[in-house]
Amino acid sequence: MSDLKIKVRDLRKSFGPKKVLNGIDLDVPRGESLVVIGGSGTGKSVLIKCILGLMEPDSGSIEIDGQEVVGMKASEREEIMRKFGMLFQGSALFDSLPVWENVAFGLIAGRGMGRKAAKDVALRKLAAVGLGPEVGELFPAELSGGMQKRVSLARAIAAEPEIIFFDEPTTGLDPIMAQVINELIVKCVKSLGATALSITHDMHSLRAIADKAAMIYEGRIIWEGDARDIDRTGNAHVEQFVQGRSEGPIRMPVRPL
Ligand SMILES: Nc1ncnc2c1ncn2[C@@H]1O[C@H](COP(=O)(O)OP(=O)(O)OP(=O)(O)O)[C@@H](O)[C@H]1O
Repeated sequence: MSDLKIKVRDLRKSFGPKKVLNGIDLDVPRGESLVVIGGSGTGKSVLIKCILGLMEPDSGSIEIDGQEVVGMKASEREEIMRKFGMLFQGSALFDSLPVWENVAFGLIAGRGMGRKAAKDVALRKLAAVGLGPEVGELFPAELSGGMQKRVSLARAIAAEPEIIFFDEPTTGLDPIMAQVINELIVKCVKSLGATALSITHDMHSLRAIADKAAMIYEGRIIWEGDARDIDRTGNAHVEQFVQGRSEGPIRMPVRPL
């Protein structure tokens, strides 16, 4: 079997005249954690949506475990989707369901697991992210942002997925809670032996969770390599982004004051 869990080649997606993905090539090695960085509106979410099958690319190839998924029938796609867990930006919990049922939702609705068995799994996963069983009975509105992220992480790992997507996992958290979440992500991903693909603007998060990193700019991957080399890429675009400088080759599409 190939050592690539996800292999993307020449992926293209436009909206009208706007070319958002303009020939993306990306390799996510099995069991590793790849973090994609890039400015706002550079197509990170579109890339993830294409891999998840939530959006159809115009052309190009996406292989999961060596299987081409672009153009795949919905029924086959469903099988592939079972390999995925996802932590959404903003947690995306159902307000009307108690925490345990949020965590168990995919097990009950997606896999037909009985409620009691699913609740047992949910409580175990909540414990794995440091939340006691009493939290399982609360509703999302009763939780702080950091606790909501933990619940969201517990939900992402509930079905023990082979691949986990993290969309801006630390957005909106204070730096200490962000680091707690980063450490939990590493722990959960490693204990599952999962492959992880994340998108973030948060360089602390990248340093904490990434084995590999890639930067997307103008619809292409302009640099990829080991995350520990992120400060010495020799690429002016990456350097500007990593250091958060307003001056450099990356120009923000804003009108001058
Ligand atoms: N369904 C859509 N219809 C039209 N344009 C879209 C659609 N989805 C995304 N876009 C456009 O594609 C571009 C990339 O969007 P995307 O959400 O992938 O950016 P991003 O890199 O994830 O940004 P951010 O970091 O701000 O979340 C944006 O210009 C956006 O307006």
